[in-house]
Amino acid sequence: MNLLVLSVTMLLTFVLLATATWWVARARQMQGAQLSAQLLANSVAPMLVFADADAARNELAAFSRRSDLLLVQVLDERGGVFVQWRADGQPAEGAARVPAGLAKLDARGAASASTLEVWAPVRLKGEMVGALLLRESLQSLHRAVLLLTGVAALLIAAAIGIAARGLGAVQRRALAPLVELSDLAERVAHDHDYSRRAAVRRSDEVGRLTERFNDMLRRIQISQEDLRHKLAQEQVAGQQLHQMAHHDSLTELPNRLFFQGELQRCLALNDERGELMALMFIDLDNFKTVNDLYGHDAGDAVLREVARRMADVVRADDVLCRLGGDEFALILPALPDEHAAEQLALRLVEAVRAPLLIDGKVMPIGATVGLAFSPLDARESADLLNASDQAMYAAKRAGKNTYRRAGDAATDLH
Ligand SMILES: Nc1nc2c(ncn2[C@@H]2O[C@H](COP(=O)(O)OP(=O)(O)OP(=O)(O)O)[C@@H](O)[C@H]2O)c(=O)[nH]1
Repeated sequence: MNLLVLSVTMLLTFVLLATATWWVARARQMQGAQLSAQLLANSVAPMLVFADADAARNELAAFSRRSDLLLVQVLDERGGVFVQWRADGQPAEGAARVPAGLAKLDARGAASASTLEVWAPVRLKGEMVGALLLRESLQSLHRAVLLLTGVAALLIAAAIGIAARGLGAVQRRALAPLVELSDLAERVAHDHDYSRRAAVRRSDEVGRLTERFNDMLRRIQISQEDLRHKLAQEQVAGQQLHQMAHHDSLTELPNRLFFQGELQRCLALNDERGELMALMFIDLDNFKTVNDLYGHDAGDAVLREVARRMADVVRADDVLCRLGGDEFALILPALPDEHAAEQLALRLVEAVRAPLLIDGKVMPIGATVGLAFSPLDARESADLLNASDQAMYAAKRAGKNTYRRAGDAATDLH
């Protein structure tokens, strides 16, 4: 942009300069021609009066050494050609018309595109005795002006070229740090790596801008790391909360809250796949007696051991939970048949019934299991839980340490 303005300015200056040069040079040539014409007119005046044509011709011949001269005519009082001189190759001419009012004037001239003409009165003792016409070519002047403007044009072109190179270098130098900053901003926006920094090479405004940019990156980096750290902490806290909310710390088993969600999830999946699943409601027998006879700590130890034994018996995909107190639940997804669940119920009862010693004393503990199937007994979680709970109570009534199926006849292990 700057270069364009500079070029246009220089071009305008050049045009103005060329025009002025041409105009001044032409005016000077006109002045010279007028002066020469008047001097020549004064010289030939006596020759004209005394009709000494030879002397006048000699005077003209001497004068004709002046360059650019095309024609000199000396006219007598009546306007006829007294003598004339023409440059070689110029066509012969008759007498030119003397301009009116010449007697009262000094030499005067007019210019066309390629020639200039000057009329001078020929006077002797103040009396006009004739007129002199002088015609000069402007070709030399044109050539000189052309040469001058050509040289000027070359100089201007060279100046523009040098300015362009200089400006380019200055712009490159001025813009380099900004281009570097822009590249860095793009890279940071692309890979979100806020640890990048721009090199500060200058102490001017651009250098300060680079420092501020680096400050900004530093601050974003710090807040990003802060945010990442807080997020990680929150994630850990969230996981801990989730674990606490869904976990029974005494037995290390999932708790009632987890059980509720898991039962619904398993039921939905089972429904979708059209498979058989079962829910066991397990309630320990005589647990209150353990607490009463051997204390709460012994009761806790019993709960932990019972949980461990049951976890050993169940399949890998089964979900064993502690619902609270001495109540447990076992979700059995994707069962091959009902018999497999009944076998597992028997194994659970057996596992809990096996002698359990705390501080060398056998705990009088057992387990009663209520078994309900989905979709046979219920499809909804609440209904299935209720069915297994009812079955468990039926088993309790039947004498404990056994299991019952929802709606089935009692199956007594004893
Ligand atoms: N040690 C201990 N005891 C608990 C805990 N939670 C509940 N209990 C006690 O467990 C007992 C459960 O009582 P019940 O199930 O009614 O008694 P039970 O002797 O098992 O009765 P049956 O089921 O009919 O055999 C109560 O005494 C509760 O106080 C616990 O976390 N630790």
